[in-house]
Amino acid sequence: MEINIQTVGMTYPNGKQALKGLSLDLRSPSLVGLLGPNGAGKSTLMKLLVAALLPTTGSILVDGQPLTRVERQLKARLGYLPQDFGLFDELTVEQFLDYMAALKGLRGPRAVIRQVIRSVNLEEKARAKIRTLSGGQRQRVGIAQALLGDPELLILDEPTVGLDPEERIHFRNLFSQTAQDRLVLLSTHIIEDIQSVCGQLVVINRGQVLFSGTPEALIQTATGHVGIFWEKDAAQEDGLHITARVNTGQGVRCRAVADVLPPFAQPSDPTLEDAYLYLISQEAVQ
Ligand SMILES: Nc1ncnc2c1ncn2[C@@H]1O[C@H](COP(=O)(O)OP(=O)(O)OP(=O)(O)O)[C@@H](O)[C@H]1O
Repeated sequence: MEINIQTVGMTYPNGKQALKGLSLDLRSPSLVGLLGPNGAGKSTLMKLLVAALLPTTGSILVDGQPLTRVERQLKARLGYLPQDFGLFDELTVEQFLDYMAALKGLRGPRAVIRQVIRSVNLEEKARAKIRTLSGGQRQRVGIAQALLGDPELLILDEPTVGLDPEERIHFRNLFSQTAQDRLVLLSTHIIEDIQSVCGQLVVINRGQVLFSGTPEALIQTATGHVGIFWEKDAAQEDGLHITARVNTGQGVRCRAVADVLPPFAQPSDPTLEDAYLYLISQEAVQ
């Protein structure tokens, strides 16, 4: 599957311009991580991709066809976890998934439902009412419904919200496996969620793509722009974006990104988080 997003703009009825001429190409198989600050336009982009919203300008092509023309066929090939999804509190996990499977028109739903319940580690809660689940368990039900029917395209808006570290690792691996032969796009604020598993990273801010490429390529962009120093050295921190402060026995050790490192900073190899923060900080000064 190939998706071409061509100079897409999205302005909400209240006049808010959430996306501004955004272009991006996505191709399976791939696990694509979508990063960006709050309000960058990530959820809006995902809603456009699942045709829950129509762009105000530009177009989206799926395998060369306009999305508007292939919307119905696409829905059958799609799994979507929105950021806020309503669950039916009085249904059990199985009943809810049964309902979602019917909406998707899936055949042999029993086996399919059992399989997704297993893949999200909810076997023990299969017969529990949704209202009795914890936040993380509810999130897993959301992921389960997105996985129903083995979709070719999976769009997951902050799938790891509310999950504990062990579960986050479980899902990271599950998404990575799923993406071996399909297209998975996931948004997150958690860098570790994408660092080790995403082949492609897309950073958006203020409705535009700031970066698209491999995590390694993003890290490269911050080479020479990351330094560490003692807090007392940084008499004035103008132009420095502090990414960490660590209290040590000898004082406060700071890590920062900057366009031009001050002489008192000792250069350090960038991490993905440094590179992301450097990219966003450059945007902020423009
Ligand atoms: N239904 C709406 N009506 C008006 N403005 C909206 C609507 N939905 C989103 N926005 C605005 O569009 C911009 C982009 O929002 P969006 O939810 O796409 O960002 P996001 O990157 O997903 O943010 P977050 O990381 O906080 O979830 C924000 O300024 C937001 O306030």
